[in-house]
Amino acid sequence: MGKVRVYELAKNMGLENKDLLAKLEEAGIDVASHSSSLAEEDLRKFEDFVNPPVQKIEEARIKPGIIRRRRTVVREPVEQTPVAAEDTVTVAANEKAEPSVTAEVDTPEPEEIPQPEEQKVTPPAIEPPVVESVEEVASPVATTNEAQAESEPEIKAEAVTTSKKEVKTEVKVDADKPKVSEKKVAETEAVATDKGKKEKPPVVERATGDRAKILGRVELPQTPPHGQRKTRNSARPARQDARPARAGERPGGRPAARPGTAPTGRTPARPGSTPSRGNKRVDPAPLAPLEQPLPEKEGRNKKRNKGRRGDNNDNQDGRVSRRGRRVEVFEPGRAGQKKKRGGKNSKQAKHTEVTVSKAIKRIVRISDSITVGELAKRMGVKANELIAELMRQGSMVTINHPLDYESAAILAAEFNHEVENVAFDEETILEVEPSKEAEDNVEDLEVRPPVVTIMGHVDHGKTSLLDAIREANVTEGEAGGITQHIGAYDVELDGKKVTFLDTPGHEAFTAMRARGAGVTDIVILVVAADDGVMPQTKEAISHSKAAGVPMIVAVNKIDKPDANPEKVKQELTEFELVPEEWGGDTIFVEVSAKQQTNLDTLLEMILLQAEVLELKANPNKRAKGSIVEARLDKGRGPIATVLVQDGTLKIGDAIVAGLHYGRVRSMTTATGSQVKEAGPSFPVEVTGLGGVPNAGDTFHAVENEKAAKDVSHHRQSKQREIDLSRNSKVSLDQLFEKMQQGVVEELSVIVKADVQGSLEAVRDALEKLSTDACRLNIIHTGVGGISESDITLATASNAIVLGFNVRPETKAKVLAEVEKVDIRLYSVIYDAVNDIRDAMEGLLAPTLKEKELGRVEIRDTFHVSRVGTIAGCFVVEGKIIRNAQTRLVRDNVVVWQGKLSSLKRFKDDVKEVGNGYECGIGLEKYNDIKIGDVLEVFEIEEVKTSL
Ligand SMILES: Nc1nc2c(ncn2[C@@H]2O[C@H](COP(=O)(O)OP(=O)(O)OP(=O)(O)O)[C@@H](O)[C@H]2O)c(=O)[nH]1
Repeated sequence: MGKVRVYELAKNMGLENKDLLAKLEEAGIDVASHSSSLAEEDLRKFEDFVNPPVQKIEEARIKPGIIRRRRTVVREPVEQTPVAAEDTVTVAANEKAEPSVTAEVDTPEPEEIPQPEEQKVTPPAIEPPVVESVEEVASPVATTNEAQAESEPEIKAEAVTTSKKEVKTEVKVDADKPKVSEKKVAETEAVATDKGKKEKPPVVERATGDRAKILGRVELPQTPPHGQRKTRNSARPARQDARPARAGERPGGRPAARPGTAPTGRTPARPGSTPSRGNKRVDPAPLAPLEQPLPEKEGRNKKRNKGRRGDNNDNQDGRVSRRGRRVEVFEPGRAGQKKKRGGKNSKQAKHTEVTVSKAIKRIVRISDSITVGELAKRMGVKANELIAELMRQGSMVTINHPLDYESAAILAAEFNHEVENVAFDEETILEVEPSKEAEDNVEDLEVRPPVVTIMGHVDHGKTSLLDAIREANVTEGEAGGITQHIGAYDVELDGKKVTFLDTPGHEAFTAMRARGAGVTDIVILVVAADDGVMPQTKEAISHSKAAGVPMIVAVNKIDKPDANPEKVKQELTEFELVPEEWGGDTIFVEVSAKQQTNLDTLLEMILLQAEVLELKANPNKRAKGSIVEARLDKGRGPIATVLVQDGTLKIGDAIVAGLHYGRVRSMTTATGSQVKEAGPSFPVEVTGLGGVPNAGDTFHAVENEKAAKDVSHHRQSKQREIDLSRNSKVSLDQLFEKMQQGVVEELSVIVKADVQGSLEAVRDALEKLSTDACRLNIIHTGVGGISESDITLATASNAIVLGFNVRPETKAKVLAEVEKVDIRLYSVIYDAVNDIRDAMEGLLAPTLKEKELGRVEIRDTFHVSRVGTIAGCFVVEGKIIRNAQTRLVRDNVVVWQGKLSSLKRFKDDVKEVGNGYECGIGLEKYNDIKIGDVLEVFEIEEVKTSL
């Protein structure tokens, strides 16, 4: 509030300046002249001096251009009788009221000019008398203010509706009525004075200096009663009464004093006004009971008041709200809780409307899985309830925890809901579900040609044998005489067909198997009679066994003078491949690819084996099969060699192959001829796919292109998920955890060692570890470094690879990282056995992980007397560090491990040498260094095992 000058006050009071100066002097207020300012204190003092209530009313003033709130200046509470709640219009103080309510009138309205006037209202300690009617009272409260005031629940007493410039309201005070706010009393007094009626409320205590603030005297405009208004007011109760009073506001729109509180002299925000300049908004309080109609104007603050009205309407007393023109009875004890309770109850009211949704609405459709939060939302229950239920069932989950279909169904059932899985049903579209498979009648099935894969060691004659069988010389056309890609060919013998897959080795076979394509029916194991069983022969055996495919052994090159088929047979018995003539069940055929000896016998044996296998398929349905190989042709687009395994593929068929789909545009056989159909076990080259699938992917002909597209898109999205969480391979770290989950019941192991003796020892030790909980299955052992083929086998068989004094080839290492194959390298068998035992018991110790620092190739060696052998080296990867651990590897086998004795660049000793530089290296106490050896530089890190 600003200061008021004497002349302003005099003007407002209708006094001459000199008269006012005299009065001021009389009141003990020292002022120099009429232009002197009166401080708040002075005004208050002067007010006390002047005092009459009527004068107080007049003290409210209106400045031109400024809209002021009308506030009662009554400062003393009137002695009142307690509230009679029923049938009276009661104005009560806010229970939460502060000790002293001082309303500041100068709170600016958003749209209006700020009002500097400030009035102080002393709270009544007791209830004011009832205001029954209102006489004309000039009120500074503008309509807008009233509307605003209405919005404030703190206000209990009625404010007066006025125009911006002048306000007239009739107030009648009925002394018989026990209650009325002191404001109203003050108003009444004022009105009485103005109108000369001198009708006073029963008791009105004067405001005191410390309980009310007089901001200045206002000469109330002596506007004659407005006819209309008067008429209206006389016709019905005054608006002051009509509107529920707000807490902290007295009748006439002034803030009500708060009960039981002492004045503080502080000037809090005026209830009903926007807080400004640090004024605090008074807490909402219940509405005072009124039996009056609502004020007609709700004006400009409508928007802002919206929410609060809502609160008021939630009146829990069952009394009529302002809006509803219902009586509200203030109950002090409930004042502070009213709003809150109203809100709560309103919620409760919603809850009580228990409606049982239709059965159709109680079905939650999910796609394979759903999060707890989403399920709760769809069922219309709180997520907490679901979480609580899950906890009760023993699962500690969060709101984002995904639930699979079964879990969601069980949970939903608890809440009287059903869950329907509407996941994309690929199997239905592809018609591959077992029930449909079973639909094939026996009479529909026809014998199909066997699909044969030839495997064996390098140069043992695989391609030559196939060529000889096909009577075509593919070998000559191949670069360097080595098979470059997988091809599929079919040959005929006595009207019976055999389909051959020409693979460059078992890697492709296993790679296809790893993708789920169990294409091969029979494996021809080619072993050169002059060479015997070689490492890749063993690998081929392991791969075939892992796939469960029967083998026919073709002992090749028997035309060679040093051929020794018996030796081959003997060697193969070690791998449980025992010839029939020796009491076994393996078919052995001695052949010569070069001289085409015994090829028919081999084919006969293949057909015989096929008969035993009873290979049949139904050609009269949509085709499905596998991709043997695929490539992108610049002119023809993606080309895939497909092997039909069931049904018949036709030109124009919509197909989905792996992640891609398309329509069959053309089909070409191995001999280059175009065909319109391809039946079971028939390999053809297909064009028309939208992308290049992977070898080993399955393909399906579907009803139409849209279905193919849907499946393709679905697979692509799934593939993305898989790529994101590619961690499904078993590892020793997770073994125990997976055993606990029942995911792993068998640990497949591939063992590679530097010498045969180690392999035997490892095999024996590991077999002893086999338990009921986890069976150890050694699927392959071999001497030498860990090859790519070992990794593909591990991938297909979900195995781990153990290496003893051997290293993985670079390609194998990369592949293992991609395929997440766990490779464990040891130099002591005991350590490996311990690790596996600990892993099975869930006690795996921290893993000592090797961090590779660099690789160095040894390109020359020098002998230096009294020093030993010095290696002339080239750093091909990373760097070599003088003090790092070093391993000397020869043909992927570790031959030495230790530290460097010297590291030099030219003649200088250096600490490290980086990639692409030459250096001289001496190994500590080791001289057997050879050109072509590799030095691996590494350090050991301890990685905590996570179970
Ligand atoms: N004497 C003799 N030589 C053969 C016979 N079969 C193959 N060879 C020769 O052995 C060499 C290797 O034959 P391939 O058919 O290329 O052997 P592969 O196993 O297919 O070799 P990769 O494609 O490198 O895996 C060739 O020089 C053939 O001529 C045979 O029955 N007798």
